[in-house]
Amino acid sequence: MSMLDELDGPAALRSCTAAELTQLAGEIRQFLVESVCATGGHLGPNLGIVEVTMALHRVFQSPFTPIIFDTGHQAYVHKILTGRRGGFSKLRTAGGLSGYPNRSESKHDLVENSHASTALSYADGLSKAFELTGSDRTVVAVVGDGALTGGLAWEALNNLGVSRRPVIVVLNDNGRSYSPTAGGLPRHLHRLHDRRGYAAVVAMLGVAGAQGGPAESDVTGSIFTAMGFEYLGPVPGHDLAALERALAQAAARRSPVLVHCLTQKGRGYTPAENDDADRLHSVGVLDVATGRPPQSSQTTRAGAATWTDAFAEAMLEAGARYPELVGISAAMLGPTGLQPFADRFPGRCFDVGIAEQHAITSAAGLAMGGAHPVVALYATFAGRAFDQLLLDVGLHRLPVTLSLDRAGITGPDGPSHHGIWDLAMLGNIPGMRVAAPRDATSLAEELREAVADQRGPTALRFPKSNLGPAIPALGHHDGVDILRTADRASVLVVAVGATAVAALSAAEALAAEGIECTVVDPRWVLPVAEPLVSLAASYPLAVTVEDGVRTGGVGSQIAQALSATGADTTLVNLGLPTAYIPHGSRTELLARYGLDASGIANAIRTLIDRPVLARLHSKSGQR
Ligand SMILES: Cc1ncc(C[n+]2csc(CCOP(=O)(O)OP(=O)(O)O)c2C)c(N)n1
Ligand SMILES: CC(=O)[C@@H](O)[C@H](O)COP(=O)(O)O
Ligand SMILES: [Mg+2]
Repeated sequence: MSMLDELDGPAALRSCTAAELTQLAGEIRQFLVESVCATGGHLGPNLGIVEVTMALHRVFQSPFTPIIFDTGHQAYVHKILTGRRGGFSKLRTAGGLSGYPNRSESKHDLVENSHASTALSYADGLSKAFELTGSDRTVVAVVGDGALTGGLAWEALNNLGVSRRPVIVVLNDNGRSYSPTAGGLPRHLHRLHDRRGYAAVVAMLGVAGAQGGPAESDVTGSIFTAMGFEYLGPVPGHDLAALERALAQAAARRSPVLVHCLTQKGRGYTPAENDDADRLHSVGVLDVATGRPPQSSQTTRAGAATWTDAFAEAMLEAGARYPELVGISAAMLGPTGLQPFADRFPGRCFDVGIAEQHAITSAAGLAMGGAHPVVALYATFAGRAFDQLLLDVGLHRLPVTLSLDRAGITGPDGPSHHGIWDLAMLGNIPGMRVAAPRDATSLAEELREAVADQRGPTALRFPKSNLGPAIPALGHHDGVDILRTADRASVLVVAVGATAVAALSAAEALAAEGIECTVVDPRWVLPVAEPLVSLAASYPLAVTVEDGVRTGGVGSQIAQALSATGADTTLVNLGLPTAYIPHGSRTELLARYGLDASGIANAIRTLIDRPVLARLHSKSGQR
């Protein structure tokens, strides 16, 4: 009989026998492998936290005792145990189960933000609220060793350590973010479980645990102890009984406790355990037998390079050309495409941990010392370092280049992963210049131009997708690339970056209906250049297309500049609303917000039919 089928919620866990729990853990792992290989998602992290999550739900009664997952990518087991197994067939699809905790899905879920290093701050605040309202509820926060390299986590530890509040920090230490966790923290953590030999600790825990004795408490002064926590561990993170003993011991303390669990990322699935890159951290559809993309997709994907591949290639070229160029990553050398640069130019690439703020200000220091740093982030994570970009880099006009991958709608990771605020954010940093490449060639060109620019900060932004076709320019207009034009064009379409593909396709469709458009790529999209504004002023209708929020984006900056010219151009900005956009596929979300070819064509068709524009349109026909 399947334990999973019998499980109707976390309470049922508490009446399982040890043998049933072992069977359940195995069934959960099998379900995770089969389901996540079918849909894509975070496989390695969840395979590694099966027993920890089971122990948490056996020892604590969620949601009375809230369990907060840092980053939330490792909450699939939590979702399975809280009645959502049935939703996994639609994991991360529009209207389907979120890949992160989601308050509308379950009373057991609290934090939906997938940005790392926040859980301990939530726990600090929540435990204060409980104290203020006189309820002595415990708060549990689960944080990974990678997330613990984020500065925000240490701000919370600094506050929690001196509190007497019942907060339990469960450190899920698998030694990795994607790759092995960088910095001094893993060295300290390793020392904690190496101080007497891990086997000896397990033996002692096992013996002590068998008689129900206390788990190993700190005898060597961990940093956590020094900050006011009781340190329990290291606890073998796949030994359910040992975990439950440690958690029960922590619960009894009624004060801040850190339980240090040692786990294996990807545990129980050989392709994950053997994946040197990142233990199958975040995967697409896989063949269960091999742990690799299915043969069919491999052939269709053969040669289907991504924007990340193009950036990786461009970095290698720029690295060879500019010896002062260095790379910086926040624990994502692989996902951001910096790994080949790190391999080719050892000593010129730095993984700073999940620490975007430090990455940017450290880059400022590097630039002050004569280097030209390229900080490669996902666009969504750059928001965490806005102050550092504005006042550590921008204020000093330092030559730091930001490479923002996953800019715009990303898709399955949902609202806290769409990289849609970068243009509005960067557009308000004085001296910051932003390029939005339209294809691999322009990415390489614009990266070279950025690295050669010593006047101040620069940024490139590009989407999470396969590369589109190469789009050669038909001509140039003072730094603006002309991609399409026609004698009687009455509409100017300003395509920001990768939207050029959809904009050109829309223009072709409209031309067949007699509506002629000129399509241009500004290349360096912010600050808005005067030649682009004067070009727009010469058309009755100008339409900007950007995969980012409209407010404060490129289109709104063009509108602002255009209004100052007094031109009677009607400017329409196609972009995204200032909203938290749910998860779904990038293709369907772009279509939903009218940023695909038919959406752009429909918008222009509707505008042209407006009486005032129809008059202008016919007038410009005589242009
Ligand atoms: C601020 C921020 N930067 C980067 C990421 C991307 N990211 C997601 S999970 C992850 C690694 C997390 O490592 P860890 O906390 O140890 O959890 P594990 O996957 O090992 O369970 C990273 C870097 C993020 N979610 N948030
Ligand atoms: C949880 C997290 O932030 C990353 O694992 C992210 O989900 C990866 O995104 P990509 O799959 O786009 O690389
Ligand atoms: Mg980890």
